[in-house]
Amino acid sequence: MNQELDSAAGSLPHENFRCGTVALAGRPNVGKSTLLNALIGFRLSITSPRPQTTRHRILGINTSEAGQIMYVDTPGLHRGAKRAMNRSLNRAARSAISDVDLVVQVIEAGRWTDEDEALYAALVEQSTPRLLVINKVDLSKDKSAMLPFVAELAAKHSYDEIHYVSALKRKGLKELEQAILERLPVRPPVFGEDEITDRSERFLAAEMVREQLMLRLDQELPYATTVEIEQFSDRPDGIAEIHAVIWVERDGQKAIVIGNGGAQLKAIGTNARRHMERMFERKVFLKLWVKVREGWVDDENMLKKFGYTD
Ligand SMILES: Nc1nc2c(ncn2[C@@H]2O[C@H](COP(=O)(O)OP(=O)(O)OP(=O)(O)O)[C@@H](O)[C@H]2O)c(=O)[nH]1
Repeated sequence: MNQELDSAAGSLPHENFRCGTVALAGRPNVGKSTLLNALIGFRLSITSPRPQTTRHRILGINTSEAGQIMYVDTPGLHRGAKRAMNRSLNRAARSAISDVDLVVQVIEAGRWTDEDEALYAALVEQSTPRLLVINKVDLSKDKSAMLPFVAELAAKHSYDEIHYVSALKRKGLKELEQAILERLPVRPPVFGEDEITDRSERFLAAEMVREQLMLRLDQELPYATTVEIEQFSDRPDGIAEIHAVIWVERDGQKAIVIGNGGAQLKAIGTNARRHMERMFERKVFLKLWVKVREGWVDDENMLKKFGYTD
C-alpha cells in the first residue's frame, strides 16, 4: 500500500480501459463502508452499527480488466451537527462529493429521510452523474412492498439509474459495478493493479483500534475517543511493532475503556491486533495506552493533530 505506482500506471491496458473516482455518499449508517468493502472485495473501511463510524475520506481501489474504480468512502452527512468534530465530518463529506466522476447516493431500503433529501439537494447543485443505491434489501421480506416507495422516489428525484443491493449479502453488486464503469472516463489507471488504498498501514492500524472502540463501548463513549499511532516500526524479526494511544475526554471514560482489571482494553487490543495481522500479512505486536485530553472533540487544534481537518 502507498507504494510507488506500478509500471502499469500511465499506459492504457486496452483502448476502452476506464478509470475514475466514485463517491459513496449518504447519511450515517446506511452501509457505505460495508458497500465499499464488498465492491473492492477487501475489508478496508471500518464498519459498525453506530452512525458516523467513518471519520475520514478513504479511497478503496478496484482494478479489473475493464477498468479501475477509485471509490471514496465518505463520513455520513449528519444534520444539526453541534460538535466541532461532527461539523468537520460534514465538511469532509461535502468536499468528497464535489470532485469525482460519479456519485453513488446510498440509502436504506424503504426509508427516505430529511437527511437523504438534503444530500440529494446538494448533489443536484452539481452536474456530476449520480446513481441511487437502495441498500439492505435483504431486510425487507416482501420485495414488492418496495415498489410504491421506489416509484414515488423516482417521480420526485432524478438519477441515472437506481440499483437494489445488499452490501452485507453481496447481492446486486455486479450490475452496480457495470453501471459505474460505464460512466467513467476512458483513461489509464492511476494506481498499480495490486493497490487497494491510498492510505498507509499506520492510518489503517489506528482505524482498526477505533473500530473496536465503536463496537465495544456503549452510548456516546465511542464519540469521545480517537486513536493516535505513536510508533509503527518493522522489527528485524519481521514483527510490526505498533504503539497506539486511545484518547478520551475524561478520567471516568479512561476507566471504562480500561475496564475491570484491564479486561476491556485487553479485548480491544486482541481483536484489533488480529485484524491488523490479517490485513498487513505479518505478525503484530500492539501496545495500547489510554490518555485523557479534555475537550478534544471541540478543539480545532486537536482535531487537526488527529487528522480530522486539513
Ligand atoms: N442487513 C444489512 N445490514 C447492512 C447492510 N449493509 C450494511 N449493513 C449494516 O449497517 C450498519 C452500518 O454500516 P456501515 O457500513 O458502517 O455504514 P456507513 O454508511 O458507512 O456508516 P457511517 O460511518 O455512519 O457513515 C452495520 O451494522 C452494517 O453491518 C446490508 O446490506 N444489509
